[in-house]
Amino acid sequence: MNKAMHKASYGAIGKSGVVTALGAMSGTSLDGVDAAVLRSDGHEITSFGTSRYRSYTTQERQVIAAGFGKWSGPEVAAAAEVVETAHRELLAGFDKIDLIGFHGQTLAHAPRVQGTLQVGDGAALAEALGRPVVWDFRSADVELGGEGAPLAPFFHHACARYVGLDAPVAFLNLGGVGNLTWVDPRVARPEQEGALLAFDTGPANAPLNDLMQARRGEYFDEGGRLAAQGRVEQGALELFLAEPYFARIPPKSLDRNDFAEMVALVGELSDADAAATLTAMCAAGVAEAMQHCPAPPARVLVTGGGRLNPVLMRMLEVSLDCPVMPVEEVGLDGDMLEAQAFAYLAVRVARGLPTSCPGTTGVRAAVGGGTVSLPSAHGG
Ligand SMILES: Nc1ncnc2c1ncn2[C@@H]1O[C@H](COP(=O)(O)OP(=O)(O)OP(=O)(O)O)[C@@H](O)[C@H]1O
Ligand SMILES: CC(=O)N[C@H]1[C@@H]2OC[C@@H](O2)[C@@H](O)[C@@H]1O[C@H](C)C(=O)O
Repeated sequence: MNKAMHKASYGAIGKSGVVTALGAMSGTSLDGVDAAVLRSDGHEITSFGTSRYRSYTTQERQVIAAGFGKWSGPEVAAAAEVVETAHRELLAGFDKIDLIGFHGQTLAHAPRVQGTLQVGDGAALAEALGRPVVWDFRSADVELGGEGAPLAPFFHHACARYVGLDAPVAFLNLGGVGNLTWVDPRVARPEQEGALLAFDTGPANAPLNDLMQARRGEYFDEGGRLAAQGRVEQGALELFLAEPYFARIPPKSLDRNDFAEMVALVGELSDADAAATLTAMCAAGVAEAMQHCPAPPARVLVTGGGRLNPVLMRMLEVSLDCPVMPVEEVGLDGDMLEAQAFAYLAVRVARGLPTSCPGTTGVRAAVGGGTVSLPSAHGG
């Protein structure tokens, strides 16, 4: 915190007023890197800017995936290099940026055991791009007893206020892992009690992607086409829901591969039935999650790639007691919300504002995670 605060006193970013931030996220489903611009003073969102996406090549994906679950060693170093290169290429295409929020790629996440590891060196990126970079967003939260994830909730709170919502809603991100943020936008500050409850719901697309890769050599079940042809195997679904994770009181978080054995639960099923069952598991995890909400949300706003799967969306509509819709319904961009989140969080870190609190990660007290690295040309 001190380090971040001290270094953030550099230039425009340390003062009050609105700054232009560029956020970048490489998510657990390993499709690629999202980058998006946002203008904010660290409290309110002023406006959203341009965004870009850079897909990972098959080979890059393999190198990063080889680092999953590892904390150090040559696979981790190789993954870090791929992540850094991809970000350097993508982020160099933006100009007029005051600071960059760089999440990096999570390789391993076990907050109560070894910690959490996001690879990609933000200091090297600051040097290469000549801009201040905020990075390592999760460590401080974990050190203070938090889960270190999810971190998007403070941004979801700002989004709810930006689009003018006046009743509790839930943001549901369906990437590789699912995460839910219950927000009461009537509470002014995200760290205030009653503003937020957030946690990971369970696996989202990761097991389905793994199945598609293993059985069909495809990256994902586009449009839910395979799942649409299958039947949900109730026995496997029940075994899945018996996992102790679902009964645990939130906040709580997951590593990408915490539910990797789910693919074995559907091992005997046809491709279509297996896809349908894994899709249903994602929806069932969300339905369990809804029971932890402090009050029923007026609606569930879905973000992340899962919102593009009509079979999954239909299952959610059937199993949840409130309307379910993509975040586009309220004017937000479901492809870029996570990248925008790290732009917003970067401004907060630079301004010494908290980025997580007991309701979002279980951290002992509200904390601002993240390190600010300045390019040496700017004097440090
Ligand atoms: N058209 C589509 N039809 C079905 N599924 C899709 C579609 N587009 C994307 N997906 C799914 O969404 C995934 C990508 O989602 P997203 O980009 O939100 O993940 P992520 O940001 O990497 O993950 P996380 O939020 O867990 O870090 C893909 O891997 C795929 O499973
Ligand atoms: C440790 C980690 O990288 N967690 C990711 C992952 O992907 C989705 C879910 O699990 C969420 O907890 C988090 O990402 C989002 C951006 C977050 O921190 O809000």
